[in-house]
Amino acid sequence: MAAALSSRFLNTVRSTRLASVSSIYQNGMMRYSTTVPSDSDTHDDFKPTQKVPSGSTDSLKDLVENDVKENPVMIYMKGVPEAPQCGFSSLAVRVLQQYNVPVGARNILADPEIKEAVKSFSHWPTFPQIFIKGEFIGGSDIILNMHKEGELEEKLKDVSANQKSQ
Ligand SMILES: N[C@@H](CCC(=O)N[C@@H](CS)C(=O)NCC(=O)O)C(=O)O
Ligand code: FES
Repeated sequence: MAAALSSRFLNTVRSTRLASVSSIYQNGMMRYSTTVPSDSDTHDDFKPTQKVPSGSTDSLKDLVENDVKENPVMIYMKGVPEAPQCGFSSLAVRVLQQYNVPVGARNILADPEIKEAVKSFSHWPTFPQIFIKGEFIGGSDIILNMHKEGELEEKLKDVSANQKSQ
């Protein structure tokens, strides 16, 4: 089931290195940029999100399980990394931008069924939701706090900059 799901659905996951650390620090400010022109791995991922077909609760749970297994960093958010549709999602993306790691993302506004599946998977009621190496981390408050405390750097240190998210 998981294998079938991955071929059927995973093209809806966007994966991108959100921005290079150097460009952020050179400019002395957080910059939102998802353009990675030289990265052929991510090129196709910027296609418009496809509608996830209706599925049973079980198959959508498998989908989420597969997402978080395949993507070392996975965010379920409102909007997409290059155009968040909520300040909380935007904040979480900007935090993740500080690390040169690939990030898989799904726009839960585009897929209400996925939204419900994610909530029941994590037992967390709000978005964004971030998973690292399969572990549910939390939302924007938690990720920002972990960033400030140095915990995020620790968690992400073995996530290679060149690792593919899918
Ligand atoms: N303090 C929260 C902020 C997230 C939040 O409150 N999200 C709300 C507004 S975007 C939400 O997802 N509500 C449920 C919904 O919109 O379905 C966090 O740390 O992530
Ligand atoms: S959509 Fe209104 S606070 Fe997130």
